[in-house]
Amino acid sequence: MTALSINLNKIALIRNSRDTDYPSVTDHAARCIAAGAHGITVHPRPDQRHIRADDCYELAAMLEVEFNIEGNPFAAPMKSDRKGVSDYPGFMEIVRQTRPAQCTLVPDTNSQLTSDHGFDLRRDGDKLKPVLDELRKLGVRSSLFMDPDPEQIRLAKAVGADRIELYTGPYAECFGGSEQETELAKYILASETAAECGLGLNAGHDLNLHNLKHFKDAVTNLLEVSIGHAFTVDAIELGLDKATRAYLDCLR
Ligand SMILES: CC(=O)[C@@H](O)[C@H](O)COP(=O)(O)O
Ligand SMILES: NCC(=O)COP(=O)(O)O
Repeated sequence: MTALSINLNKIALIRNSRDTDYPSVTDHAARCIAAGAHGITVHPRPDQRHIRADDCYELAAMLEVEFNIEGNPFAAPMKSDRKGVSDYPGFMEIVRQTRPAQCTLVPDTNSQLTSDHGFDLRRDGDKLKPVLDELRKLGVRSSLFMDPDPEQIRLAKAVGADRIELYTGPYAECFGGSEQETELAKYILASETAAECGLGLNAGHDLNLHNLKHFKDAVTNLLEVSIGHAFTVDAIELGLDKATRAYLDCLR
C-alpha cells in the first residue's frame, strides 16, 4: 500500500494567526496517526509562515512514525519576527538537529507562495551532491522534488538521491479536463524511469480526494504521497478522522 504522509503546514498556518498554541501541530500529528496516517510531513520555510523550527524539534521528539521534512537545503538562517518563536537556523541545521526518517529537498526560493517546480539537476546537481552525502551520513533518506522529466530523473540517480518526489501540481491542474490523460502519461513514464534507475518514488502537491486514486492506480510503484492543503480543507468538512480514512481508502 502507498504510504500516506500528512503535511501539517496549514495547521501551523492557522496556529500562527494567534499568539497561542491552538491548534497544536503536535496534537494534530497524533490525531492523524491515530486515524491511520503512516507519516507526518512538514515544510519549514525561512519566514516560518507556517511550520516553525520549534515545530520540527517537537515533532521529532514525539513521532514514532516516519517524519518527512521538506525544504530548500540552501535556505539560510533568518531572524524570527515573533516573540517567543525561535529563529530559523537554516534548513540543514533543522535536519541535523531532528534527523527525520526522510528529507525531501525542494528548490523553492524564500519568496515563493508555494512549491511550484522541481529541481533542474543539469544546473544544480553538483551543488546538491554534498548535501545528499551529508544526509546519507546522518542516516536520513533523501528525496528530490522533481518534475516528471525522465532525463532529470536519471540525473537524480546520478547525484545520489535515494528517492524522488514527483511534483503533481500540473496533474492536479489538468485533472477532469481534456489534457488529464496526456498529463498523467508523463507521470507514468517518469515512474517507469525511476524504477529503471532504482529510485524510490514519492509524489505530492495538490493531490486530493478527487484526483488521488486515479493517479495511484496508474503509477504502480508509488511508495508515498504527502498531502496537506486539500487534506486540511477535507478535515474541516468531514472531520479529521473521516478525512484521513478517506485518503487511506484512495490508496488501498
Ligand atoms: C513540496 C510541496 O509541494 C509541498 O509539500 C509544500 O510543502 C507546500 O508548501 P506550502 O504548504 O507552503 O504551500
Ligand atoms: N510534498 C507535498 C506535500 O507535502 C503537501 O502538498 P499539498 O498537499 O499541501 O499541496
